[in-house]
Order: sequence, then structure tokens, then C-alpha cells
Amino acid sequence: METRIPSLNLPARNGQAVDTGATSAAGMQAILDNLDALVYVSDFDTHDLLYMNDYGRRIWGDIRGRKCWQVLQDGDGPCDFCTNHLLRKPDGLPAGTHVWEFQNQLDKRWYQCRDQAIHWTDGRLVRLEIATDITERKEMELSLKQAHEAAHKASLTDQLTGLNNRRAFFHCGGQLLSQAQRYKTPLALIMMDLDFFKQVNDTHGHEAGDEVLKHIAGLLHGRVRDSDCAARMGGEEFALLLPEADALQAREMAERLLKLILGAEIVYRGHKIPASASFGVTVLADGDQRLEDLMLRADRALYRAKDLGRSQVNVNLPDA
Ligand SMILES: Nc1nc2c(ncn2[C@@H]2O[C@H](COP(=O)(O)OP(=O)(O)OP(=O)(O)O)[C@@H](O)[C@H]2O)c(=O)[nH]1
Repeated sequence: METRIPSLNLPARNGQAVDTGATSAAGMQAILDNLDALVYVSDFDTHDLLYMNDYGRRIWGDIRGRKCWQVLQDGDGPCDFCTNHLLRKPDGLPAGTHVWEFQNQLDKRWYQCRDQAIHWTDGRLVRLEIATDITERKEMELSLKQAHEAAHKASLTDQLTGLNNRRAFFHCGGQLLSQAQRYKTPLALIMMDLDFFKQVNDTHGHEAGDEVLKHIAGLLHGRVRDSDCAARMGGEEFALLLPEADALQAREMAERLLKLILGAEIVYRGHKIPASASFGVTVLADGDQRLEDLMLRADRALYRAKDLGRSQVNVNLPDA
């Protein structure tokens, strides 16, 4: 099927019509049909396709008696994203070239489209689009974006347990802190450290220790809400920030966690490994400027819990 260019009277860039003559029209036809890009022309008002080069017809088929949205899309009316209104100025004159990118829903490929209003052979203004396939570039951009996102996620995740790592804790913790300070809402911090964990490694091996850490992280993960921030701070130390929680609620949470840990069925290569933990709890005070202020108080409470015999919760309330 061949679509011939109507006898060409092409506008030059400066708007002056250039009479190309019959021979040149055939030459232009040859050039357009050998372009590695879609070229089509449609009527602004009716959306009838007036011209499409060979590249376009090979992909989207016959244009005769059809509208752009019937050929290039699978639509039942003008496309939501039609750019026609951008191509003419309020005074009706051409507005220049509009460049955009989109994914065609029929062939699923990405195109960079250059649209403009031009004078057609009969003098009316029509839509000209030149679209170049940029799928490979888009796919490369997408895989780069995915790799970047994966690297970003990895940089915030503790590899062993899948919990937030220390870095992520400071990130989400900073946000929770400013939120609590701005809206004057409660915020509690629980620091948790496994007891005699060195013995687990020494008795059952490092892999067994890893298994315990994963199990405990799973317990923690199962208890927190989306709005909380749970993290493995390093080694066998974990932190849990609880927005909207007061000291009593935080203590109850820590005690529930301790009970879960004491009752945990952790089995490694047939050996049951007992676990316990000590907890330090504190809440946000008016004078707290940084997350570290809360962490210092919670750490003191945690050391106190260790000193008092471990496997318990200690609360360190800020001075009134
Ligand atoms: N398996 C394993 N062990 C770790 C990891 N990170 C730190 N550890 C070990 O955790 C142990 C921590 O020992 P300590 O700091 O003495 O603490 P503890 O034995 O729990 O004693 P207390 O905290 O005083 O109750 C060390 O043996 C570290 O090697 C890890 O990712 N995997």
C-alpha cells in the first residue's frame, strides 16, 4: 500500500513556501519513506490522517479514511494526551515544536515525538509529528533507575535480617523526631540488646548466632506498625522508635517483646538455642534536640537493665 505525498508545496523554516516541483516531490517521498522514524500529518479538527510515511504504515497499517487515534492508538476518540492544543498559539499561528516522550499502547515501544503545526498543501494548518523510537534508551534508563533504587535500598537495609540498618534508623528516626517536635506528640525509643550473645556464637557457632539474629528480627518486624521504625543498629543491638507512644505504652511493648524472645523456639541444626534480651526505654523530652539525646537516655536504661541482671526492661524518664 502506498500513500503518496500530495503535490508538495512545502513551507520552509522561515514560513516562505518553497515550490519543490514534481521531481522533488518524488525525491521527498523517497526520503520520507526511508526515514528511520514515523512521520505523519493529521487534520487538527477532524483528526483525519492526511499522510503517513512507510515506517508508520509498516507498523500501524493503512491510514485511508482513518483518524490518528484509530490508527496509532486503540482509541474510540481523540487521545487524552493529544498535543494539538499546544501546537497553535491563541492567534492561530504555529506555536513552534513540542517535544515529548510516550509509550505507544499498540506496539508498546517508546517514542520521542516532535510535533508542530505546518501549512498543508491546501494552505490549512495541520499537525505534523516526527516520532523516533527511543525504546532502547528508555529500557536502559529504566534498568539504571532500578539498579539505583536497589542500591539505595541495600544501603539502608541490614543484609542479615532485612531490617532497617543504623543509617536508615537515623533517616526515619530524624523524620519521626521532627514530626513529634512539630506537632508536640509523644515519641518513645526502645533500645534492645541480646544477652550473652557471645556465648551463642561460642557454643553453637557464628551461623547459629546469625540464625538467632534473624529470628529476633522477625519477631520485632512482626510486632511493629508501619509508622514505627525498627532497626538493627549493629551486632546484637536493635532499636525501635514508637511515634504516639508514651512511657507506659513503650514499656508494655518492650515487655511483650521480652516475653516473645524468652519463649522463642529457635532451633539450629537440631539444637534449641535459648535467647533473652535487655531493654532500655525512654520518651521524647521538651529539651531534646536530636535523636542522640533520646538514644543516650535509652542506652543508660539498657546498661542499667544489664547491670540489674539482664532479661528485663528499664525505663529512663527525662528530667521533668
Ligand atoms: N553471629 C553473629 N554474631 C555477631 C554479629 N555481630 C556481632 N556479633 C557477636 O555478638 C557478640 C556480642 O558480644 P558482647 O558484646 O560481649 O555481648 P554479649 O555476649 O551479648 O553480652 P551482654 O551484652 O553483656 O549480655 C560478639 O561475640 C560478636 O562477635 C553477627 O552479625 N552475627
